[in-house]
Amino acid sequence: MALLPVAEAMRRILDRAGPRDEEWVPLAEARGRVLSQPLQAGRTQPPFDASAMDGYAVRASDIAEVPALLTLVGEAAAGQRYHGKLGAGEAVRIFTGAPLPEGAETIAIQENVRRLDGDRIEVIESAAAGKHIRRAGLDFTKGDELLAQGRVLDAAALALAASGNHPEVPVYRRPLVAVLATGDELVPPGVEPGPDQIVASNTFGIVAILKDAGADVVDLGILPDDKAVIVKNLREALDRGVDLIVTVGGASVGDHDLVNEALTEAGLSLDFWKIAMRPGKPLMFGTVGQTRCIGLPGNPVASLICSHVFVAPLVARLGGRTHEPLILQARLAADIGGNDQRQDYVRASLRRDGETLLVTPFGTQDSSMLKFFVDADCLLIRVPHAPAAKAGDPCEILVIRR
Ligand SMILES: Nc1nc2c(c(=O)[nH]1)N[C@H]1C(S)=C(S)[C@@H](COP(=O)(O)OP(=O)(O)OC[C@H]3O[C@@H](n4cnc5c(N)ncnc54)[C@H](O)[C@@H]3O)O[C@H]1N2
Ligand code: MOO
Repeated sequence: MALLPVAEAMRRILDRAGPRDEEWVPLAEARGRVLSQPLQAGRTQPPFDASAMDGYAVRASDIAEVPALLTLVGEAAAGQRYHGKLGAGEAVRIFTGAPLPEGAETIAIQENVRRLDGDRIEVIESAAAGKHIRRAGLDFTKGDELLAQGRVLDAAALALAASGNHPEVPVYRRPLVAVLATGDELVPPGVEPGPDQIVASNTFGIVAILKDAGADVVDLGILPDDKAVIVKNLREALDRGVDLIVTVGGASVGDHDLVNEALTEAGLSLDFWKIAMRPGKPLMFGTVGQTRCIGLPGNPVASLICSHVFVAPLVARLGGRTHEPLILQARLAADIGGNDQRQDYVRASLRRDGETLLVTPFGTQDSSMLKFFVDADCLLIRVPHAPAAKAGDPCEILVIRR
């Protein structure tokens, strides 16, 4: 039977995936969230003409010829303006951020001024009108769009939102994702496995990928290979209204691989099962109402690669992000054989040689081996039936580690 191509699987998984709800969150808790509406400036910044330097506010004509002797009449600091009006031959001591006194036209920076006795100063270098002055609204004016809908609130965006006087911001609700592992052989880390058991590892990596993509995660733990138990947990997740259920393991065709049947019994309609991908062939995808379900293969590396390739972009979309996987053009650092009908994601290391990215595929690609995977910077993408390629040939990579 022909397996579903990776691109078609991706298209179906991402079909109509978008954010569902918005909520208002305090700015202090908004890091990494995605704006659900454009944000307008609630004020003008700076709200007044302000000095950009420490020095003396003066009339430009008074210091056109230097040295110029002026009389100090007062002081303006950030937060405390000078209330008088500056007259001819007068100067106001001024500090960075202070409102420009009425009548002042330029700033003589303090490095260019000598303090004389009493209230006299001598300006030794002239400054044109407007020099060292930040005009009102230089940064933005009340009502300006500061941040676009869909903007991820990073450091700069958070600071700008604050400056625009927004104590709270409207953001998309984070997608809620339930994760469950299946397998009688699994025990959690810290528990001594029985003679035929192993320690479950996959969900720790998958949860990290989910959170990096912006999800809130409910970890339902390890379930036995018992269809009724799996169905019960799937139903509970559906009742919670989760946006996505990620199952791990039990996706293949063995007698103990029950996830497919369990999903159907829990009411999900299966969109596809098995794709032309290595690792990741037994990938499953289904939906019920607004909830999607991705059934990941149990082999540790397969589960993580499928999470990078499919789950992360889906979660990003559900959270209102435009997730663009980092796919780059590179060159092979070693020869590689021809490919079969499955699109291959080959674990590889990456190094830079001048302008060129050089990719070295690992010799071992068994999808159970996490220790090698830790060293993978990227996945070399080999399309189905790709011919053998030589060192130096161009290739395409998905970067998974920076
Ligand atoms: N006759 C066939 N057999 C298999 C096929 C196939 O097409 N025909 N596909 C193979 C491929 S490819 C994969 S990948 C695996 C995936 O199988 P399952 O999704 O059913 O995974 P399990 O059998 O549950 O587990 C596989 C392997 O991974 C270990 N595992 C499972 N969960 C975890 C976990 N949470 N943490 C750590 N390790 C886990 C499990 O113990 C097994 O060793 O099927 C092939 N078979
Ligand atoms: O998904 Mo499997 O990893 O090809 O072994």
